[in-house]
Amino acid sequence: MQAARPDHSAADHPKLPKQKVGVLLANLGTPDNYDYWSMRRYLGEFLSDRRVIDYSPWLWQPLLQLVILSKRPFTSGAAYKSIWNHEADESPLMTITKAQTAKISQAMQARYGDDVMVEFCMRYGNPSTRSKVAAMTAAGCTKILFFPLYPQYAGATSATACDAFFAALGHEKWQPIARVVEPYFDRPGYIEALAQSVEKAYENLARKPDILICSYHGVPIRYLMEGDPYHCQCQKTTRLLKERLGWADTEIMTTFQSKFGPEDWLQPYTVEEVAQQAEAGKKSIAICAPAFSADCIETLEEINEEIRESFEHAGGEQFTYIPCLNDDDAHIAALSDVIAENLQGWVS
Ligand SMILES: C=CC1=C(C)c2cc3[nH]c(cc4nc(cc5[nH]c(cc1n2)c(C)c5CCC(=O)O)C(CCC(=O)O)=C4C)c(C)c3C=C
Ligand SMILES: [Fe+2]
Ligand SMILES: [Fe+2]
Repeated sequence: MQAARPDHSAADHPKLPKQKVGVLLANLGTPDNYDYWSMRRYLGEFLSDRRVIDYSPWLWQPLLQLVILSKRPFTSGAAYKSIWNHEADESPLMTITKAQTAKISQAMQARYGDDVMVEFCMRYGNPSTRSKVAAMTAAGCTKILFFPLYPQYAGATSATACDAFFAALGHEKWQPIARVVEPYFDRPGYIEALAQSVEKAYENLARKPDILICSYHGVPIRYLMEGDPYHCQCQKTTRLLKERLGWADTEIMTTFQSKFGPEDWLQPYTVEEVAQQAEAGKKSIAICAPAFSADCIETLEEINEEIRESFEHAGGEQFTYIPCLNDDDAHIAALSDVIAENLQGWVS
């Protein structure tokens, strides 16, 4: 007698969810907590990324594991503690990224109904890029639009986020078709949102600042010399903002912050420049941080505490920190437009 042939088209066929398009927002990552081990895990993963620190691992890893990770988790942990969202028990970057995701998800629901799902992932820490790609694939996403939430491209941010995304795709049996959103620093909607945030902050000030400092996260100068376009995209962001505001060259400038390690980084350094401005008589300044799509340790602690202190110590009188675009409506609208443009041909 012949054995019954398995019929894969019927009862024993795996159940497949309805096919969808996924939008995966990606940010840098943040520690789960500010205690020593949480900080060490996060910084260890971050600073072992060769897109971030490109020294030979033979030299770098002993220095990182034995020296840097024995001290920095304490100092960084204290800085995170000072800005922590105790109510939600998470860092501000996490809270804001969740709020952005919820609002973008609503905007996509309004445009496309249930055909599009929106999630976020982090390059370091949780939720990992791999876990989110796996979850979206399991939920039926056969196409994924990956969106690194950095207006300007840098190898140390956008590229490493994409590396993690492509590696995650490599684990999927039914690999989703992928698209990646390009840097959006020159998009009119982003520049408009930035300009509106400056105008709104200025409206509330009794005294107009003498200068607006656009402070970008730095990278080593060597990375620029080796071909990373980040510096040029930062300079162009400031120029486009200046043109939109209709300001003179003397009313706005570009600086770089967050220097790490012994090499020279992009200059001028924000922390030094604000002191020089105060000494030169510019006693009222405003600072915005156009490289960050969400407020984080680098803006809330470094700019609004350390850099403010440098300015005031040098005789500065009025220091105005203009928050990142976060989940502002104009920002969400700009990001949603970029997403919609990149979804063309996938959904309608
Ligand atoms: C906005 C773009 C960013 C670039 C470019 C970037 C390059 C870069 N960063 C480091 C080292 C550190 N960065 C740290 C924090 C941090 N960096 C960014 C963004 C960029 N980094 C963000 C959004 C954050 C904040 C994350 C948060 O949880 O709030 C830190 C950790 C902070 C600390 O412990 O002091 C380090 C270290 C390098 C070396 C680099 C380029 C080579
Ligand atoms: Fe950084
Ligand atoms: Fe440049």
